[in-house]
Amino acid sequence: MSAKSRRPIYLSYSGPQLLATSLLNKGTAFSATERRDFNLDGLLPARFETLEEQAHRAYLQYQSFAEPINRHIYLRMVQDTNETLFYYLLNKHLAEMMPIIYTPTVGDACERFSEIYRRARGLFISYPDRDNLDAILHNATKRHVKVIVVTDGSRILGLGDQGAGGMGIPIGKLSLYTVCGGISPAYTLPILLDVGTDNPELLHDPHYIGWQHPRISDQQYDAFVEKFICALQTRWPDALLQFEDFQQSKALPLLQRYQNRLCCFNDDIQGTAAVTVGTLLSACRIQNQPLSNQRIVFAGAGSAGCGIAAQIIRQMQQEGLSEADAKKRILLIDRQGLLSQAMSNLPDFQLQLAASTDELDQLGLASGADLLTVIQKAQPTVLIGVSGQRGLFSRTIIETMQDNCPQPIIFPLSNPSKQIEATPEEIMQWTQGKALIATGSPFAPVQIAQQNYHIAQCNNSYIFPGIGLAVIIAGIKQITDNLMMTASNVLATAAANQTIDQGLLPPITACQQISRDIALAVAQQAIKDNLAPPQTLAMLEAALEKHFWQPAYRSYRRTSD
Ligand SMILES: NC(=O)c1ccc[n+]([C@@H]2O[C@H](COP(=O)([O-])OP(=O)(O)OC[C@H]3O[C@@H](n4cnc5c(N)ncnc54)[C@H](O)[C@@H]3O)[C@@H](O)[C@H]2O)c1
Ligand SMILES: O=C(O)C[C@H](O)C(=O)O
Ligand SMILES: [Mn+2]
Repeated sequence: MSAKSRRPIYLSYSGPQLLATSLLNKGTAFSATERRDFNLDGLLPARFETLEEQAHRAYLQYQSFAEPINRHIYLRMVQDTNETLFYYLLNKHLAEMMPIIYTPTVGDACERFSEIYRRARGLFISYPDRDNLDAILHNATKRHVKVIVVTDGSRILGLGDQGAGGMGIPIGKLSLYTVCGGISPAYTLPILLDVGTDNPELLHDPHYIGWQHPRISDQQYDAFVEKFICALQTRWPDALLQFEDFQQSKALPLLQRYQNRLCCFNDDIQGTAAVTVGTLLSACRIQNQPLSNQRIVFAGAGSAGCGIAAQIIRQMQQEGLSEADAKKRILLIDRQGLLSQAMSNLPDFQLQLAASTDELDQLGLASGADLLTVIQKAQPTVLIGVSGQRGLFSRTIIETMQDNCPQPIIFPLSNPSKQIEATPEEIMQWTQGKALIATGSPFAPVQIAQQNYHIAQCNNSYIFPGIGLAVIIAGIKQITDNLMMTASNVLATAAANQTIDQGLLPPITACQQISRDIALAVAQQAIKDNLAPPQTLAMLEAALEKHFWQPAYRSYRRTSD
C-alpha cells in the first residue's frame, strides 16, 4: 500500500510535544496547514522540505563525521528525533549504514554507552525496580508492542559483560526489524534488564549509567526474569520476545524455560543456527555436495556453536542421515579442547553433542585434543569459529586444514570485527583464494590474483526480521526449531544463484525481499504445524503488504476534527 493511500493519523499532540515525539515528528516537512493546525507556527524555519530534501541534508551531515562511532551517534540522534527520516536514510544507504547502526560499530557504542549517552530509548528495567514492573511497562507508552528484543548485557557480541551498555544491541536489532522486516517502529520495544554487572571497569566508572552493583545471584535472577515475563504476558500477550546476548549460563536455560510458554526465541542460539545452516547449504551447493557429506569442526562450543551444531544435525537428518551418524560428523572444541563424553562437568547442552570414546578411538584423538591436532586427525571440510577469540585460526591451522581439503569452508563468525578468529584477507591468502568464507561482521571484498571475492556476512540479521514479520502476519503462538529450519532453507534458496566471487549470500541490500520470503514460508509452516490459525497464502500475502512499513510521512488531523 503506498503511503499516499493510507488514512490520516488523528493526533492529540501539538506544538513542542509533537516535535519531540520521534515517531510523529516531521521537522521541516510539516506543511503550512499542519503548522497552523498543530501550533507549530514559529517553531520551525520558514522553508517546507520534502523527506527527500531532509534526507539529503542529513546525509551530508552524516558524511561530515569521519569516525564510525560519531556516525553512529549522529544516526542515533536522527532516530531519536525523527524516525521516518532515520529509516528513509537507512533504506537509501543500507549497505553503508548497516555497519554503523549495527555490527560492528554497535559494539563500540555498547562499550562506550555511558560516555555517549544522549536520550532515552526503550526500557531499562533494573532489579531494584522489581516490584514496579507493570508501571514500567506502562511507561513505554506504546500500546501495540509486537516485537521486543531483551538483553541483560551479560555477553555483548564477543565483548563480554557490558552491563546497561548492552542496550545498544536491542536498539540496533530492532532497527533492522524495521528496515529489513518492514515492522513499524511504533510496534517495537528494546529492553535492558539491568541486573548489575561484573565488569570491574564499569563498576568503577563514575559515569556508568546502569545499576552500579555486582550481578545478582542466580536465584534472584530467575525470580526477576519470571516476574518480567509475567508482566509482559499480561500487557502484550501476543508480542514476539527475542532473547539476545545473554551469557552462556543463562541463554539456554531461559529458552528452555520460556519457549513453550510464550512466543519467543534466542537469537544467538536459533537465529544464528538458521543463518549458518542457510549459508552452509549455499557453500554445499557450490561444491555440489550434500551437507551430510561434510565433516564439521567448531571452535567455540557455547550458545552459538551448540545451537548451530544442533540445527546442522536436524538438516542432515532431513537429508537422510540417522541422528547418530549426523552427530559423528561434528566435533566441538572449547577452552578445554575437544569435547568428549569422557569429560566430567560438561553442561548438558555440550555433553549431548560431545564425541563418544568410540569416535575418538576411530579418529585417533584424545579427549581435550587441541584445535590443530583435531584438524590434522579428523580432516574437517568445514571450520566454524564462534569463540570470540581474535587470531584463533592461525596460518598453520588454516594451511593444515587445506592439506586435506582443497576448498575448505571456513566461517569465522565471531563479532565484532576485532574479535574475528581470522580475517577473510588472511584466510584467502593462506588458501590461495580457495576457501569458501563467511563472517559474522561485514568485511570488504578480498582481491586475489586480480579477482574480487565478496564475503558473505553470515549474521542472524538475515533471519530475525523475517521471523518477526511472520509472527505479525500469521499470529504465530510459538517459535520452534522447525520454523527456524524453514527460514534457513528460504535463505539457501535466495542464495541459489550466488557465484563464488559474489559470496555465499545475496548482499544485505536484498534483506527486504529475503525477509518477505522468510515471513511467508515461516507463516505457512506455522499454520501446517498448528502454531497459527489457518489462512490461505493469498491472505498472508495481503497481510504482509498491509503491514510492511515504509518510511513516508502520513497526514495528520486533530483528534477534535
Ligand atoms: N554471526 C552471527 O550471527 C553470530 C551470532 C551469535 C554469536 N556470534 C558470535 O559468536 C561468539 C560466541 O557467541 P556465543 O553466544 O556462543 O558465546 P558463548 O560465551 O556462549 O560461547 C563462546 C565459547 O567459546 C569458548 N572459547 C573461548 N576461548 C576459546 C578458545 N580459545 N578455543 C575454543 N573455545 C573457546 C568459550 O569457552 C565459550 O564456551 C561471539 O563473538 C558472538 O559475537 C555471532
Ligand atoms: O549481533 C550480531 O551482529 C550477531 C550476533 O547476535 C552476535 O551476538 O554476535
Ligand atoms: Mn547476539
